[in-house]
Amino acid sequence: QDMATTKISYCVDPDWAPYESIENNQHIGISKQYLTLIEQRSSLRFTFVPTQTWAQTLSFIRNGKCQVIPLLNSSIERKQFLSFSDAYFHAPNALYGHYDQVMVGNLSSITKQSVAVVDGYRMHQYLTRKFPEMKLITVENEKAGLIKVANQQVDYFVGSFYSANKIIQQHALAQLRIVGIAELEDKLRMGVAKESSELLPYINQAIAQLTSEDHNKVFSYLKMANLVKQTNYAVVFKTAIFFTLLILILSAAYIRSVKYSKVLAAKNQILKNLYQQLDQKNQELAEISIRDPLTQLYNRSHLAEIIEQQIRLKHRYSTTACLLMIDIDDFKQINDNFGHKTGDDILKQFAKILSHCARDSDIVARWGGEEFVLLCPETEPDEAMVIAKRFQQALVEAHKDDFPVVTCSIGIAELDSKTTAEQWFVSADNAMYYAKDKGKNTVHCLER
Ligand SMILES: Nc1nc2c(ncn2[C@@H]2O[C@H](COP(=O)(O)OP(=O)(O)OP(=O)(O)O)[C@@H](O)[C@H]2O)c(=O)[nH]1
Repeated sequence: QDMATTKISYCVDPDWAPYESIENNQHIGISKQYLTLIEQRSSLRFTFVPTQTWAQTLSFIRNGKCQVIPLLNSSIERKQFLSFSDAYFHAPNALYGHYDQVMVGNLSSITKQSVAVVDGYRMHQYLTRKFPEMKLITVENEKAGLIKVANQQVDYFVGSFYSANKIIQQHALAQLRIVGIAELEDKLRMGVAKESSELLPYINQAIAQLTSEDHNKVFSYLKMANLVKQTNYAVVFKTAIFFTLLILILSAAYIRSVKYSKVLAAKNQILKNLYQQLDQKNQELAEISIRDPLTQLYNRSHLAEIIEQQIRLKHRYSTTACLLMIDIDDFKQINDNFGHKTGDDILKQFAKILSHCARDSDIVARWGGEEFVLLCPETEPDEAMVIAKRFQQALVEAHKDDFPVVTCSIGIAELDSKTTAEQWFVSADNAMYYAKDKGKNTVHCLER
């Protein structure tokens, strides 16, 4: 036989972790580690044939669907259809009991108590033979036996140390502990189907090639395998669902809050705009309340306030000021000749010219009807006279087709330290009437 092309098909126990098991259709465990090492050391090449159960594995090897089982105990019964290689992995068997049980040490110490053992395992045959008095309870597999002990349905379970430990770890059977060592040790070997027994020398040769370093590698894998917790898919699934739901709820809340804050921002903007409009309207209102609607000059009430202010200033700083009372001459006639509408336009024009002639610091107001007032702060009567004359001149110059000759009479009163607002106004009004009396289109300054 050409060793370079020796292909060997094999089946394993699908549920015997950590010795061997099948996960996602892949063979894993101690036997997998050894097969890999053997392939490195020899020209044997192993092809895995998956099975569903241990019984199926046994039937496959009997029917020639696979040639080798890589890791199992030899027994008289098995020797009927398998040839066994040299043992290459030794594993102790242990006695497991409930935490409440006393330590028993070894199998011989058990007298009355019940012992669970996996049906058909070599240990079962061994116990039946060696301890015929023992109260044996056969179980389907190691897990079933350990659970029976955990539930205190049997006193002990005896089974393979590594696999039992793995089950205890996987199923968190914290109430169990090792209470003794079973003297029968697992000497695990490869089982070769009788029909392929010609392979046996090559397999033994390959096993002999394994170094102590190789065995150590497998032991370190065993430690790793024990450390790595079996994934509990039910927990993972529940956790995933929980976090997915949590994320969905948080996202929904976030989206809602974003939407809500957008709506809020929009509403705030509307409110801000309304406030701005309101503020503007209030300003307009405030402006309207102090303005004459026709000429847009200050109205009578605002002028009264300013006159009061001017008097307070006079009392405090002894400032000078002049009040000019201006009355359009014969305005009735203008109204009669050109109509009330034109009369209004002339009043507007008149106000414009007066504002033009006034200085920035002067206050121009419409007293009512065709009467206007010019308040000139920091102004001596002779300066006020110049302003009045300049205005009369401007009126003449403003004469055009749409603006008839308009004249006015102006009375000037200087602010006296003792005068009240009313007296000051009356003085200016008197001066204006004096100017009218003098024949209109004149200026009269009241002598103090
Ligand atoms: N178009 C217009 N006319 C007004 C307004 N207010 C008052 N008048 C008119 O102005 C005229 C003022 O007439 P009077 O008080 O007799 O005085 P006058 O005709 O100017 O005569 P003198 O004051 O003596 O020069 C009245 O006919 C009022 O109806 C206004 O807002 N618009």
